[in-house]
Amino acid sequence: MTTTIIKNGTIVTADLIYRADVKIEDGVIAEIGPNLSGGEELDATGCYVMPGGIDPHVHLEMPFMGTYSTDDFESGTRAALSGGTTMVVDFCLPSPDQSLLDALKRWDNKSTRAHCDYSYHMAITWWGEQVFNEMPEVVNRGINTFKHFMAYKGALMVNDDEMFASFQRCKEIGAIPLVHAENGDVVADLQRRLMEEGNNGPEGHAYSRPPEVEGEATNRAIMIADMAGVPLYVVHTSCEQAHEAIRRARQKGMRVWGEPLIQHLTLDESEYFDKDWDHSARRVMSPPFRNKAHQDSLWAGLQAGSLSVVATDHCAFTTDQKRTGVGDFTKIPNGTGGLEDRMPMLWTNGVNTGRLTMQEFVAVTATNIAKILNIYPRKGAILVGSDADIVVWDPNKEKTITASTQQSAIDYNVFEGKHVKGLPRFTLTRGRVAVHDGEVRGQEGHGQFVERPPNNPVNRALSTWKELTAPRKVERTGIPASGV
Ligand SMILES: NC(=O)NCCC(=O)O
Ligand SMILES: [Zn+2]
Ligand SMILES: [Zn+2]
Repeated sequence: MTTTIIKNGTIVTADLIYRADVKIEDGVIAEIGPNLSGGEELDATGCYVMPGGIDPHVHLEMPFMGTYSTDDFESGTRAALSGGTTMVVDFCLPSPDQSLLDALKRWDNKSTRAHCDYSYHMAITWWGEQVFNEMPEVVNRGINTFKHFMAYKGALMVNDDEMFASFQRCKEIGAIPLVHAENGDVVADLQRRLMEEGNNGPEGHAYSRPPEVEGEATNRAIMIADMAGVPLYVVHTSCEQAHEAIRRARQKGMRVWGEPLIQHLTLDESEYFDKDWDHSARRVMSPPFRNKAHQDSLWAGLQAGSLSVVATDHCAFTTDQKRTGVGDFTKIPNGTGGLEDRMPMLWTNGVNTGRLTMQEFVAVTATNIAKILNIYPRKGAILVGSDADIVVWDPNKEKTITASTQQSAIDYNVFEGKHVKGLPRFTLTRGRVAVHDGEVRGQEGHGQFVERPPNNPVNRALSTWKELTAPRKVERTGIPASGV
């Protein structure tokens, strides 16, 4: 049995801050208390001992726009650990007409190299009887979330009737639908017009995806989910219009969660007006970066609780891959990196500025998503019996982010030159020390698939309420004769 003790630290969870040591036995937290001893010691003096981050939105080796995203499960999860993230959730993407279970086999082959634990969301990229029939088996295999792209017309996009059918199926099997909320028809038309006008640079990408495109789709998805009687998770909420739709719905008692990305919180649309084509193209992602007013809205949402989770949508393409879109912005592979930088950037721009408390930081980087994914308190907690996915966070450790020292396999970093204060001293993945005093000591294949059971408490509560308030036939006596 391997025993590790994290000594002299201050534990920070989503609801408590207190001083205690943490004893880990065989990858699980075995004891929490003062003056623990009897194992390899990690000195956490001056540090915060927090649940390792969970990034619920990554695309590792994603087949997309004629290429594959460059960070795979090896480099991607190594980057995650380096930045204090101990679990990632990727998206399994069936090709058109492909069986969901066949697609799952492909993803299982790719993920064998992971350094940290992982799971998948299943994407609904087409609709038919086979998909309908296979969805319960996907849930049996430990996947309780299904992703729907309302954008990428002609590729991943699904229409409203397909989405409504899939959402109803999710309700039946206790799963949660996710949406990429942008109006794909409007985007496609705006893209065509911009290209016709000769507006073919990376800034055209931002012009073709205004906030209204996202706000409309977010509201539509929320209403469709509510009519299907199922909770909804909206990925990469980037603007006030989408946030407003989520906020309004939550105030009305609808069950919806919003997920801003660290990129949208800290980088803005001026990146697309840089004179250097490469600089702008490297930052092309959907939805695009927005202006400061939208950023303020996202930060306020995290504070108010109307937005729940900070993710990255890590989908890293090299400069060469981005250059496929020279002369036609619609061909620039959409996606940016961020896995290694999410936690330090959020701490620096959130906790160090007073926009977030430390407990809120833990909530939005780990605990809230663990609850949504129905894996709490195995993940996202510092409790006896939880997996020892832990980050020992040194609030005084500083660095300037640069591609030259990053774990990611691409040749640039969208946060290049940003100074961060607050970094991992140690990162533990199920008890294994993967970052030691800042040095990354990965172990390929250590990561395991995390099964996520269906019917989380919110699904169950919503189903009860919908059943209680369902339309009911009025039983009448004395029905008058038909007038016909
Ligand atoms: N976000 C992005 O631009 N690329 C990854 C795929 C997606 O999440 O839409
Ligand atoms: Zn997306
Ligand atoms: Zn994504």
